Amino acid sequence: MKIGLVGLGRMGYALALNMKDCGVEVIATNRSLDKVDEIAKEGIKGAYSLKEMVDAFGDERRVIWLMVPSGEPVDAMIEELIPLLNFNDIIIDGGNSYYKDTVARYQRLKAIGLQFLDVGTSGGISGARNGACLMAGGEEEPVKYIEPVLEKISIENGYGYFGAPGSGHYVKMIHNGIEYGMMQAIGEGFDILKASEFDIDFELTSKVWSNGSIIEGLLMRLMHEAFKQDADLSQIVGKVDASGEADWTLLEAVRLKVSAPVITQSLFTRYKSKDDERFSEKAVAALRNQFGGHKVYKA
Ligand SMILES: O=C(CO)[C@H](O)[C@H](O)COP(=O)(O)O
Repeated sequence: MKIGLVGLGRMGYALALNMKDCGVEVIATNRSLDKVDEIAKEGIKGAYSLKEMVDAFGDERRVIWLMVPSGEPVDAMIEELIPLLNFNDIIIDGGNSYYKDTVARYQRLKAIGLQFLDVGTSGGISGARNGACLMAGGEEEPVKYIEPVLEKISIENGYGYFGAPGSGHYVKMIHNGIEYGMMQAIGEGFDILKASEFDIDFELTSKVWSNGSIIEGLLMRLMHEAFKQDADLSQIVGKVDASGEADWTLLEAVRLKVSAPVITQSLFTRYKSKDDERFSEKAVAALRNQFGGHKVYKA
């Protein structure tokens, strides 16, 4: 099967190489064409425009896999693709799109005779390259059509079809919410170790915890890699971005009236990490000083 892959960022590039290794015929394109040159050197067919990519399918049903940032770039790409595609061709959104946007895109494309699938992709760059974790949603017929590719490029037991359009991105969104909470718990554990009277070696700790403990896993192994590179993370500033998935998870928790304190707190902790002024703490310190004369640290 041929796949037209649009978007050669870190994840898209790795996924293209994975597909090629799995015997999938990939035609790859990217907005900035130097990436197309680069991937062509890896033995993947590069296309210098969407039209060139689509034309490379000949009479075959087109399967176009988008690996572009969520939001406006997905819509822009879809609009450019629509005039180039034939009835029943398939567009896959492999990014972290909001599931409600996915459902709306599915409905719009269905109305004009195109298929739209959502395939949430996890496992980071290494997973995309060597065996991804894939969460698919969409109509059954097009999912079954592309399933041989999904099965090949995913790690063993790391692919699932979850049903209606949007469900793949929904499952990925909740996955990312969980990811926030798990990372926050790991961070807090090391924070307490750091504050303790013991002179704990974090690299050793994360190595030991990565081998046979209840909390072993990919995140702990990555934590170990980070401590190997920088024993006390002195090169890293403690500000953490949040690109949207946990915000949407919280919107769902509120909509469904489900209590999700860990994910909520981990998202707000990230927001707070960006706030140099820590104005709320200033306010709390000022209040304590006002009512109790408690000490205020002066800048
Ligand atoms: O999808 C992912 C992993 O599964 C990405 O790592 C995730 O998008 C990063 O999100 P954020 O910037 O919000 O931490």
